Amino acid sequence: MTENSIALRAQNIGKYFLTPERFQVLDEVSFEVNKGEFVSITGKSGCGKSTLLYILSTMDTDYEGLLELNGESVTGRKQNELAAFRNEHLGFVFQFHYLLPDFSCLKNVMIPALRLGKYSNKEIEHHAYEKLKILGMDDHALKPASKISGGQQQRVAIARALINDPAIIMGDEPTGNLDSKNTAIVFEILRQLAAEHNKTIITVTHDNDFAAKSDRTIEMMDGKIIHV
Ligand SMILES: Nc1ncnc2c1ncn2[C@@H]1O[C@H](COP(=O)(O)OP(=O)(O)OP(=O)(O)O)[C@@H](O)[C@H]1O
Repeated sequence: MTENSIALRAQNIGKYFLTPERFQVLDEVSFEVNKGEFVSITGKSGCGKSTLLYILSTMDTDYEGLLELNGESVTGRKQNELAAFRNEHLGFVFQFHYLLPDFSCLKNVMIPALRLGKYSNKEIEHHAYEKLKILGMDDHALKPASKISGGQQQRVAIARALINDPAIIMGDEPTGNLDSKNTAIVFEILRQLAAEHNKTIITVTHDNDFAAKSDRTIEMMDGKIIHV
């Protein structure tokens, strides 16, 4: 593995809560993810998956160890730097889509780019259409997000995650709220983003079939990695 083929490197990540006694949630978690790889993080409820994803996504900065994303160390950076880093390098897909229901699908996809302020509105609109096209949702671009199905809403949420062209997409139970048909559709979209667009996909999932079909499963137990 060459240095510049690595999308994520976690080194001895540790996290504890004081409840009030010290409760170690993550213990010496180390692993790497290659660029263009589609990885699922699995493990029983309470093993620390969400806590880990929160750290990997740079939202939680209170941890031990070192984290590199896209070849850059992000550990110890200031909140405003991390917010800029996330906007540029990371996309997020959650179990619940968090689309603004009264806004059109197109507008929902545009919002993270409008916040970034790098391109004109016209350019952003064009990019947003392109992303909706990748997700097969361009025909629904002008509909309010509340007027499409749950599976379609999740596809729009993925388009939104793609708008700033992030290298890494992180998903917290991205199919957790979907039926099996839509789960298969969303899985295939994520697989294609990795295989054909060289995006790195890192998802937390309870769905063993979903995990088994991804490129690699990272299995956790009691805050430790037991299989990479
Ligand atoms: N803010 C907190 N304070 C104290 N304990 C916490 C806090 N957040 C999480 N925990 C504990 O840390 C452990 C890991 O939680 P986490 O949510 O990461 O697990 P998980 O594997 O994602 O679970 P699930 O699959 O149910 O979402 C659990 O025992 C949880 O109760």
